[in-house]
Amino acid sequence: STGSVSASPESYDESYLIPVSIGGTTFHLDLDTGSSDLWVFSTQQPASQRSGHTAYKQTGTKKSGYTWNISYGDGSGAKGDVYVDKVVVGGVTATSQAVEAATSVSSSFTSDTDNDGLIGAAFSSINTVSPQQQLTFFDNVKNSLSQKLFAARLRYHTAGTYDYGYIDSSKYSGSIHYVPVNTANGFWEFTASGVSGSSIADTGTTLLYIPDSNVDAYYANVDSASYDSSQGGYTFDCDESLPDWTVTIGSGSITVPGEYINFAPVSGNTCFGGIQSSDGIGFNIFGDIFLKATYTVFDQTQSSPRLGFAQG
Ligand SMILES: O[C@H]1CN[C@@H](c2nc(-c3ccc(C(F)(F)F)cc3)no2)C1
Repeated sequence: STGSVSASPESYDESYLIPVSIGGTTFHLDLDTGSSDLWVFSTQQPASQRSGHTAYKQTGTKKSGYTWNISYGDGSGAKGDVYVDKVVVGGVTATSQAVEAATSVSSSFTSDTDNDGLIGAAFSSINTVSPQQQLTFFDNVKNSLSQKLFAARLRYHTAGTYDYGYIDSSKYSGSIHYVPVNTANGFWEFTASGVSGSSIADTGTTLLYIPDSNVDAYYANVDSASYDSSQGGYTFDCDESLPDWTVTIGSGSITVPGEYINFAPVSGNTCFGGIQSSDGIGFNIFGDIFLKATYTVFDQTQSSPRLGFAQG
């Protein structure tokens, strides 16, 4: 089988949401290649905590005694219990998917009323369900796909797609360049040339986080840029045109247009940069600012997983 689903950006491309059918109800979920839980708002939460969200009203079978509890890089989090239900994404069906229903979520999830939860697409080794870890949607369907892969084509300020089971050559230029993936930490982890340390491909992270030295070198070419500790990153005049940023990954290179690196206004005519420091995180994060310049293939067709990057 194959399938494709739209990925619609929230404002400023903060995150990209996909429609997912769970037990016949459609939820708008953040597909996150940096985590491995599929969780949704549910009627088990206080009404005030789920106002404005689509909430799961148990349609599947409860997995008695199973719980989950997840925290994200920004300090947000959620927890709850577990059901098994039918999940459909872009026409691809998992008949018995672990659906993690929230009993509580942090305030930033409550206030993001476009977002009804997450669908994780990292490796199942970091799924948080206890006492028995559960499989991601991709792990549940990959054997039914024409090819064991999915591909992300996120776009700047407009809807993109996630393709399942096939590569759409109309969505990129040039060729796809593949690099090996280290799965030891459960992420789509790879090495990029000229960027020290390990990097992860993370559709659930908004910005591009690279080492200080690379960040300082980039903004040295932006006259109005400075590090603003009150904003927690580099900011600049919203009217200043920004240089492109190019990186070599394996035998290919990807260029992020300067326009994409103006993330959003933070106050008046001051804008926050899409490239920020990864120092203190533990690895570099190639998030949406980078991914929206690419067609990225999350590939398990070979004996060991690999990532493919092409210019979008
Ligand atoms: O943990 C890493 C795994 N991938 C990154 C990720 N972060 C979120 C997230 C989504 C929505 C929210 C909220 F709505 F604002 F609460 C918060 C965090 N989703 O993936 C970071």
